[in-house]
Amino acid sequence: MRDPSYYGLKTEKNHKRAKSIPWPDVSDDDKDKTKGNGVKRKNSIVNGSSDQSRGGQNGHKNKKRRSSVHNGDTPQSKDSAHGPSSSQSKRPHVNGSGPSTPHSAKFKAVQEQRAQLPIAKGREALIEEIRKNDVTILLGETGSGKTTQVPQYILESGLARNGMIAVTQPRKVAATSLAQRVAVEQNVSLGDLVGYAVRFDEKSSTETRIKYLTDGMIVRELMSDPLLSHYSVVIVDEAHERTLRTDLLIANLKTIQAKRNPKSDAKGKGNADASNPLKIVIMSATLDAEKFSRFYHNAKILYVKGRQHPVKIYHSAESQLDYTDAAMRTFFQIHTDQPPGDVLIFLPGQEDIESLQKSIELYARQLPRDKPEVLTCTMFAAQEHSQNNKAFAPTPPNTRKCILATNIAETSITIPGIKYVIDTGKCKEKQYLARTAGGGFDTLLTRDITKSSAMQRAGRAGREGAGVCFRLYTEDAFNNMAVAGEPEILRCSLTASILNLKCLGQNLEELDLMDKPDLETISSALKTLWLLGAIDNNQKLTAAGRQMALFPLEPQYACAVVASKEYGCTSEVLDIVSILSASSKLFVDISDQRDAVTETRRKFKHSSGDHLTVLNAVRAYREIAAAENKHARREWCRKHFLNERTFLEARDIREQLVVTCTKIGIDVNASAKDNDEPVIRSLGHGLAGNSALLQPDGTYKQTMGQTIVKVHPGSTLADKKVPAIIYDDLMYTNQIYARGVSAIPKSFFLTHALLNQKKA
Ligand SMILES: Nc1ncnc2c1ncn2[C@@H]1O[C@H](COP(=O)(O)OP(=O)(O)OP(=O)(O)O)[C@@H](O)[C@H]1O
Repeated sequence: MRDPSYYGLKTEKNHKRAKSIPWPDVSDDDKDKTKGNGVKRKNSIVNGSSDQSRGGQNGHKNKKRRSSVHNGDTPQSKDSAHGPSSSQSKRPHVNGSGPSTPHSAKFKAVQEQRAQLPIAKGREALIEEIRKNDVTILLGETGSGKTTQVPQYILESGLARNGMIAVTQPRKVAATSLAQRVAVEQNVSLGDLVGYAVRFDEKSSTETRIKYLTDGMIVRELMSDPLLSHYSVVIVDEAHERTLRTDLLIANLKTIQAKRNPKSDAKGKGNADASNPLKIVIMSATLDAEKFSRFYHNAKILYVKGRQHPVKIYHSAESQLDYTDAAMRTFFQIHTDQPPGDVLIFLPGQEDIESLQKSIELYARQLPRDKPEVLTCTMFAAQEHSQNNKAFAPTPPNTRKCILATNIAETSITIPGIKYVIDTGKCKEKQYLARTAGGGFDTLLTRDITKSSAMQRAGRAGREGAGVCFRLYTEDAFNNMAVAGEPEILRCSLTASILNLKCLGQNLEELDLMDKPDLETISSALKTLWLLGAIDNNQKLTAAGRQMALFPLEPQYACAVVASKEYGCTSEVLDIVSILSASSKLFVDISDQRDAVTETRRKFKHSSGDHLTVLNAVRAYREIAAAENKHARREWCRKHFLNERTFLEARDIREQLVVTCTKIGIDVNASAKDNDEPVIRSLGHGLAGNSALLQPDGTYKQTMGQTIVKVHPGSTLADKKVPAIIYDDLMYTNQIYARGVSAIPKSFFLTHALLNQKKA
């Protein structure tokens, strides 16, 4: 490679230093213990916390709890005698992506790879600790094998005799790709022994013993199974991310365990007498382990040292003002000078991703013919699942893949082929603007990442071989980063969570949480729920609120569906809500064809605003879909700047909503035909908190706050003034913009208030 300083990048002084990310390391006497036992420290499992390892203030106190656990080189099969071996429940399945023959080269290679993971040598010791303790905190470097191996070790050890093993993930893409990988390792078809569950998508069966699921899904499962009795072991992975749902899960697991393991002592020692005891494993690469340990009655902390492959890290010599430009230069630097290997670029959001993708594709076309092709892929939350999954497809020959991703690719996942990571050091984070804006809303803000994120991002290289990470920020900037981010529970709207908790008979204020949200955020969520008619004047859940919680939707949209029963327009409301709940936008914006886009969109435009414009597009697509073949349908969508994937995803979502509606007696075929007002009124019940009234000066002021909002220029109502509006959300840039806007009769607010009084 050419001297990196040529591109403004500084090489770390030496390899050792390049790896000197501040991992919690073993303390001196732990090192001695491991040495004394002739065990390579790199691969040992040693219990100790980060504080101990750094000789922190708690070092002395912690030493008391330390009992070193060494890696054993015992054959992996030994444990399987304890319980139902995975092979018992393995059925041979033959399909394209299913298992290979047990003695195939592919299967052998996968098993060899498993055996070489750092965690493999500590398997026996790890299982023994999990057997002894009700709660185990497991810290391990990225790539040590925690997420894929620990569930399999537990399964094969028989520790999960009475139920399934849940492995929770903050993100959909991680849950599904991990399940796929572990199914390959177990040589089973996905959905049998190994399955997954994410919102609007599940692959599991009565055979499933290891289930990867998002933290949101398991929190929903609490509603039908408050003791999570289907699970023997719950593994909370990437706990350091402290998502709102992970925090709610962690709190609930504590109370569930107290009920299911009644005689378990305060130190969390296992209770062999309980009929269906629960084991909890909290895992992360970068975790404030002591905090989790304290929360779970000083639970044991174990540490897996070592990663399979080294990652060399470069920091830029000076800070990069334009991170997308710096990312592009670095990408072509790699492409020109470096050996084969795919590249993963971390960017804050969709806009940066799309603009950089265009630039990279443009420049790649100008490269000399003898250079490998460049293939770009994108990964971001608002993009449809199957599109995100394209990043996992094998790279064609003589091609370098460049994946542009947000932090959805940051943790847990292994993207085959990735050797290089470019980290811009930026991310988008949800922030609840409770005080700033008066009304209170979630918004996404671009900010610097934390050290944990930087380490996770670097960890995406070096999964299959040695990797390289280029940080587009200085080493000083890295050193000054916060260690971890603020828990989501302290910075997000709590409306959906409080509703779900109410269904469990819980009040957020009374929950034993690791960090408590402030009262202002709680009261804002309660106010919204009251407005939706989900709780009464005494903050008790109403019958309508219970129904709303059954839908895997934002409470606002769930409320609109429930309200549509009264107005006899459920069919239309389901059409709209399904589109709004899909992961990608329906209307595609192509900046260099703006005039054509505006012109074409006019065909669907509805005078009342964006919601009925969506409905018009759905109706038009349905007609085309009924009359034309797949190809013609796709072409029609392309011509009309509509995202067909959104239609297809919305169709699946709608099917699920239909099931819930039917369960609670809502007629899904009830239609208002061409009368639009009932549809708007139904939506109005959900979005009453997201409403604003026209002021004499032509601006709109929130009905529930003091904030002045502008109609987003992309809205069909951008150039029209109406007395009152409802909107899907607010976007905060230099102004506060309302998006997804519809006109609503002012008189509606009176009806809404009266209806709410009736419910209360
Ligand atoms: N889908 C996959 N394809 C190929 N190899 C994989 C895949 N998933 C995992 N691996 C291999 O297994 C190793 C361990 O992955 P695993 O996710 O268990 O690590 P981890 O310790 O949980 O790391 P992280 O915290 O980064 O998720 C990877 O480094 C990679 O070598």
